[in-house]
Amino acid sequence: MIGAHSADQVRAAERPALDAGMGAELMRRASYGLALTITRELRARRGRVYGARVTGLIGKGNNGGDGLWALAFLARRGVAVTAVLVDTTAHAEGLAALLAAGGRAVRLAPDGSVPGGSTDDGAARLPLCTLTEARDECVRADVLIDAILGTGARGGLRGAAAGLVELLLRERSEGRGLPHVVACDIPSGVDPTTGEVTGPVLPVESTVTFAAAKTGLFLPPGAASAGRVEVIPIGVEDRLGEPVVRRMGAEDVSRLLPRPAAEGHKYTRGVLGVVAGSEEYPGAALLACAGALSAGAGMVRYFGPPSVAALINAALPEVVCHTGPELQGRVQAWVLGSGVSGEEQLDRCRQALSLGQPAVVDAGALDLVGERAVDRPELILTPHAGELARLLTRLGTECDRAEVEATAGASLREAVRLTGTTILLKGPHTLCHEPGGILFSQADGTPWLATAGSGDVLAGVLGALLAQGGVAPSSVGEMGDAGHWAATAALAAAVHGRAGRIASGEADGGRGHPISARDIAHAVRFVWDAP
Ligand SMILES: NC(=O)C1=CN([C@@H]2O[C@H](COP(=O)(O)OP(=O)(O)OC[C@H]3O[C@@H](n4cnc5c(N)ncnc54)[C@H](O)[C@@H]3O)[C@@H](O)[C@H]2O)[C@@H](O)CC1
Ligand SMILES: Nc1ncnc2c1ncn2[C@@H]1O[C@H](COP(=O)(O)OP(=O)(O)O)[C@@H](O)[C@H]1O
Ligand SMILES: [K+]
Repeated sequence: MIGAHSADQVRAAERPALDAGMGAELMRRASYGLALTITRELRARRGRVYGARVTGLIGKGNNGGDGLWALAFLARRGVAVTAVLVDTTAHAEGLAALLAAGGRAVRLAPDGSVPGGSTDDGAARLPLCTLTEARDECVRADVLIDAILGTGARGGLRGAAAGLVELLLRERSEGRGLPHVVACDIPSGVDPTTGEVTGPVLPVESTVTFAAAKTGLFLPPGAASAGRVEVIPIGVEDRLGEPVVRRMGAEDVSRLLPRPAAEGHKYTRGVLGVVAGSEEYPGAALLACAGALSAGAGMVRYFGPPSVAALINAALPEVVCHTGPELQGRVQAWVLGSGVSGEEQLDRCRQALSLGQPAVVDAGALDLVGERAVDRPELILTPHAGELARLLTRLGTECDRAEVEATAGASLREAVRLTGTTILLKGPHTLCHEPGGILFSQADGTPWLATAGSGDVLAGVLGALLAQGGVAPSSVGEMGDAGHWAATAALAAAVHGRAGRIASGEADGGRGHPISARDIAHAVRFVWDAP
């Protein structure tokens, strides 16, 4: 389980060490860790470190200080390093260390356009460079370090720094490659706590972060720019407290997945009721049932119109279908709403909701929830960003899909507060949160999962996990304030994402190929014995 902490939590953990005069030592540990990671990257790319070229984009605070010290370490290993100072001042000791190690430093002209000239910077007279000169310096490097803004950032990049990042983004979008980019602590322009993005951000291949992963590295939209996240301990970790965002890793998934007891039978394994599909969208019902069977439900009961039941029985004879208007038979959990349209199916959803059992509330059934705050964390809503925007608007917080995507963590928390339910917010990063709990962020999937019907499979998987009892309470206890429902939702997202990677061939190290929702449903079962 990876935990992430807010910028305030990390600052509070560092405070006693800073008060004890250990600031320089913390920075040495952080920057040495950053330099080591870059050394490994250079060795992997070029076979050796000596003679490589590394450029750092350096801001005026301690984040820039980390970047300067890392460049100084690299210079001593024979790397040709250049610091591009993007602000009017720079971390004095870091700059002195860089120059003493034989590194170069240039300063980006404040308006980005003054050619030639130099600027007085204490001991050093630094050459001024234009935006295009700075861009060329970046493009020439084997590795580029983003050390402009860290946990002290307020808002996004501005002025010449923003101009330079925009130029680099243009290089990338026009197909001229950029070097491998490594972020120091956090990609500049991403809010370290909320993951919200202001202004231009240079997406990085990896982020080397200090003391703890910052929550902004796990929350969209910023998380999409962070690449692989590596945490460098700097000796303050004991004081961090409980993480506020968590992510399940491969070991957690393998440990938390329900497995049948030796003496189990189909009813003890969990029966799932599915009210999904309609004459208009029959396939959604089939996909939800297929996902549920593949995720180990002891039995699936389907409730819906005869035409959909016939389709299901032709493809999945294991499913027990009921076509009457009243629900019947016992179940442990429900999937409600995927592909539902029309009063008849909505009425079945209402009946199921009134039973007080755990339920996945998807697509069409989302409109039945949240007219007033209920205290029902066992209802797990599974909207994508557009559906969450509609739900929030209906509850009085007017917003659109783009706003939800720009403020995913905050929008999710607000919707959980307003509805009193658990919510799984779908997207490239899937976020799960229940009232009073922490937030889970899963990123196990592949963009190949963005295919019609993929969400119906996820609903079936989550329903099957709920019917099997979800994440065991003892395991939830190990996760601090995690919460049973959000943990179970996160497990479902992890299973679904992994199934996508298995189905697309990426889990076997392949480049990946197109998949359809049926392929995902079929692959779900193989997550149980994946390494
Ligand atoms: N405090 C510590 O003990 C440690 C700090 N470390 C590093 O220090 C960083 C935090 O350092 P700082 O607190 O100096 O903060 P930053 O280096 O993130 O701060 C940026 C500086 O720029 C200014 N600034 C903020 N937002 C800006 C914007 N949008 N545009 C332009 N300027 C802006 C701020 O006034 C601040 O002076 C961490 O991210 C980490 O990299 C590490 O060295 C580990 C130890
Ligand atoms: N770019 C992406 N990378 C990884 N997973 C994605 C991506 N886009 C969507 N997904 C996942 O695919 C599923 C899509 O579900 P949904 O939006 O309900 O689509 P549909 O209604 O077509 O089934 C969700 O589980 C979501 O998290
Ligand atoms: K940075």
